[in-house]
Amino acid sequence: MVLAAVGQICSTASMMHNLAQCQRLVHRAVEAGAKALFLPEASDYIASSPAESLSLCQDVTKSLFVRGLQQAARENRLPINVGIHEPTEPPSKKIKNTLIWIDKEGDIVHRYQKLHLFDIDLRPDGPRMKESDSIESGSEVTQPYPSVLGNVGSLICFDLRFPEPALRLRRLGADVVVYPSAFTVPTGKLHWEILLRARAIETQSWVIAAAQCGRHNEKRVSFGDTIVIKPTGEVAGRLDRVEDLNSEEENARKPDLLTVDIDLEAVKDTRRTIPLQRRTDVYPEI
Ligand SMILES: O=C(O)CNC(=O)[C@H](CS)NC(=O)CCC(=O)C(=O)O
Repeated sequence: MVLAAVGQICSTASMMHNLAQCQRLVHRAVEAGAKALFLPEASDYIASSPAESLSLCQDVTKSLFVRGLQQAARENRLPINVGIHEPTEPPSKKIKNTLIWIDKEGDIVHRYQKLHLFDIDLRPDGPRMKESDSIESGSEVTQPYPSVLGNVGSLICFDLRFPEPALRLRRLGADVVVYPSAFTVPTGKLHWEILLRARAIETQSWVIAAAQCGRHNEKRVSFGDTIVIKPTGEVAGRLDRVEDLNSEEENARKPDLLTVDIDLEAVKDTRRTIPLQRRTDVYPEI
């Protein structure tokens, strides 16, 4: 059993504010005895326009947010999984939505670039968003990497709606699938828990979903409900939904931390008790 810490924050356009929230969570994770910390999508910043997002985006060697977290990881010997933005190579009008793994030495040793972009129109009851206006999508499912918690497979937020990459990660050896997110409130109510539990049940893996929660700016609010799901599909732990907060709390943007014991025996037991023998003679293997 290894204790994982999962952070819930409310990022704004101030990278220093966001770094301070994440540093507080690093210290709480260390105090709790956690061996890794998982932070949401876009922890570095959430901007109010594509132009602002582009203007805030920096290479990891220059980003004070990323460098601050690398230092926190090194000083506390705590690996950190965190969603950020990075420039394209060569730099362009678009940026990348990525997930990095900072090891306990403070080095970035893995990186995943979000595959599916969130282009939706929920008006009049919800937002319209066109992530593809400002984000370049990735082009590969990355190999799960070994960690203190087992093999970690990386996906981000809207990727959650697609079973294929999760199944692919399972076949590539994942024990844990992560979905750092910034879900909208209406789609969070409808789909968040159900999709996360479905992905855990289908892959018979742990699912760790660190979520943004609260009001980021005048245009955007995120759903919250950071969750960890067991390979059986049961909820192992969760944090507040934005609708559970009063508006003062929503605006106070207090970071919160969930800790859960990750047990790789649960992966083995689930896969042994309910073996999923695929009929790849009938449909293609993913
Ligand atoms: O904008 C940033 O900087 C960070 N990126 C996000 O917040 C992304 C794209 S707008 N959000 C989602 O994918 C929400 C998915 C969702 O809510 C659903 O699938 O229902």
